[in-house]
Amino acid sequence: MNAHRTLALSHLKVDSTLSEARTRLVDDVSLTLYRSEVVALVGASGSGKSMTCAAALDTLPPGVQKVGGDVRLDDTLATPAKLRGHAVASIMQNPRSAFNPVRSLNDHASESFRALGVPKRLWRERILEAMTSAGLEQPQTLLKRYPFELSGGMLQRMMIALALASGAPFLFADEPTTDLDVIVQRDILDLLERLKTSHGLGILLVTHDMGVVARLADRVLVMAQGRVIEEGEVETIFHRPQQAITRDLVAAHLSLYAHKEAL
Ligand SMILES: Nc1ncnc2c1ncn2[C@@H]1O[C@H](COP(=O)(O)OP(=O)(O)OP(=O)(O)O)[C@@H](O)[C@H]1O
Repeated sequence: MNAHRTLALSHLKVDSTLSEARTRLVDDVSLTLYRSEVVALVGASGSGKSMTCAAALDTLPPGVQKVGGDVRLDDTLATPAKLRGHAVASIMQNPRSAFNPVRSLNDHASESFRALGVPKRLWRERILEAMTSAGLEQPQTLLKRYPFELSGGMLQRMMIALALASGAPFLFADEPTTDLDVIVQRDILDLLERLKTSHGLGILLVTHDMGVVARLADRVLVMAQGRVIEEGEVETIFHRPQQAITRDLVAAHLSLYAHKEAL
């Protein structure tokens, strides 16, 4: 794993260029992610969470453009090509859509190692070790399987294994448990928490689920209309929210889970 300690997104700005009147989708967003911590980016649907991550990695969709800001690793300016896969791995909401159904898991691992320029002699040991760390049993057998033969939870673990195998010290996790049933959700959140400590991963967790935030996050940034409107330690966000939007997010969570301790 490479040795970077911090990932800093500074003053990111993203515009939609679809109409003549440009619309700002991400407006001056800055955040610093340290190793061995989970920062949650929360906010309503459309508040700009995913666009912030995509702007950092230069994976914005067509019709959307980064118009300002930069990303640094330990204070050194980093290009998106240096970040993607090498320093920052990504996992997404729907693991099934991230895999090609007609290619084996081994093919997927080989392809990602090839893209990262990892010497071939290291591939097998690296992926087997990463799969074991991601809680996948009998990895040798599993590597021969095709994505359609695996459950959503196993595919999410495989996506996490590919992230670990890349050696990237930071992970962008965009709604990583949304499509999974509650038992599998809990297992994946437990796994991410373990990896934060065992692998020193710095995790940027994109979610609108305050239950996931309460379970996993150390710090929280709340976004609305493309801006960060509040940030703080997770306890502060839950117990002393300052902004009305943050209070609403916490209140909605409490109304669903009022019978339990919120945090
Ligand atoms: N391809 C696109 N072209 C133009 N605008 C887009 C495109 N995709 C998303 N947007 C707009 O960008 C804004 C931010 O979207 P983004 O996906 O970052 O929100 P989000 O906070 O991640 O929401 P969600 O929780 O629903 O994923 C929204 O107003 C959305 O409508």
